[in-house]
Amino acid sequence: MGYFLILGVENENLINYNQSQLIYKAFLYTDKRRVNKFYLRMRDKLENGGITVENATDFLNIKDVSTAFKINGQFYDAISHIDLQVHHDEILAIVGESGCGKSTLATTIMGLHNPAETKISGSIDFEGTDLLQLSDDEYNQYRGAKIGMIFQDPLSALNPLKRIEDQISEVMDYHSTFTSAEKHDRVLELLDQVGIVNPKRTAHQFPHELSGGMRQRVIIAIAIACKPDLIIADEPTTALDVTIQAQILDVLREIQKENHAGIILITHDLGVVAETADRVAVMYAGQIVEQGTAEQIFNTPEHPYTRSLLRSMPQRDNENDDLYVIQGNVPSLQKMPQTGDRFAPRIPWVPASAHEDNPTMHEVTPGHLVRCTCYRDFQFPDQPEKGSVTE
Ligand SMILES: Nc1ncnc2c1ncn2[C@@H]1O[C@H](COP(=O)(O)OP(=O)(O)OP(=O)(O)O)[C@@H](O)[C@H]1O
Repeated sequence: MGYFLILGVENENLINYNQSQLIYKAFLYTDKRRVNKFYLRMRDKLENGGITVENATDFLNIKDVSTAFKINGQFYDAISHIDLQVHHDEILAIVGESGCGKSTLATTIMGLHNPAETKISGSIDFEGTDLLQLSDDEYNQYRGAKIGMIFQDPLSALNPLKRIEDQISEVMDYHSTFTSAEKHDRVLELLDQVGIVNPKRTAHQFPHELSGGMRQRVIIAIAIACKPDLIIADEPTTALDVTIQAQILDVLREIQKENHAGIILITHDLGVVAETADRVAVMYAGQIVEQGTAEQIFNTPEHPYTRSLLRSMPQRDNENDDLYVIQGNVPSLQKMPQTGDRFAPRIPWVPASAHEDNPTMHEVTPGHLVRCTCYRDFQFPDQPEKGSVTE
């Protein structure tokens, strides 16, 4: 039995057809990866012919995932009941303050937790395979090959004693059967793709001889060496200055287009999100509290947490104003409320009756989901009208 039934197009030479002439045929594939590749081929052809189509498949489907860490002999949830989909060809940003669970979600997808110290439940369907059911050896076939990861600190992610070429080749040694000459060519091609000006010279250098921006480009080259379908970038620009940040974000966008990859971009920086993301999931205290397209999140934010984050962002046109400060802190795992709205203590002026006892997600417009009913009449005490100036 196949996983998926999608509408495909019988004749791939679509340029000669208009939408109404297309002959649709149901394709049943047993392999989700083939379905996705097929879909992308079709979509390119359709769009070249001026036709827009909806994305037919999610290739990463995170369902009801919770991850708990053992602290003093007891398990406490760092992320709770996460539901999230990632599509090919998109950058999904995950935002939230420090301690909200963004990295835990990333490392859960990557299978980087010690089972003795961590309890994970739910499912993470990646191209038809539940990652959470894989053994360590099976996971190793995915990491680096189908799933690439870009970490925050490029210096600690690189081996100081190895030349750049060897570090990029290493991942290919593990996942491919390239000859030495093929590997060398591919290293130069990758360094060029991530915007290194002199790939030959850089390939021969050691990490300490490169600038921070160049090192991060090398990390990206390693992450994409095997053309992964999914790239997880955890705070990839935090350690870099603003100009270099912009260049690295450009590289990520290029790669997403060229490789048809799906990228999960983890950041606490809403500026980075605004510049880069197609969709955004906002996390607070281990839960997703709002998700939608970047336009929905920036133009019509709904959850009080999202609105507070946006209000605390420096605005170019009112740089002299004091920034909004969100009261209180993200609760620690041991102090995480088990019922009620986890953000409620940080908006104490909102009456308890505005919150749900067990907040659920509400779809406010198609694809735009908000947790808890408290968003409906939410106002800042000093800004009685929702949607006013600084938001
Ligand atoms: N291995 C661990 N053992 C115990 N608690 C942990 C562990 N890893 C993370 N935590 C806790 O889980 C919560 C979520 O942490 P996480 O690092 O996922 O948040 P984050 O949003 O990525 O924050 P940051 O932006 O600072 O990295 C925090 O309270 C953190 O202290």
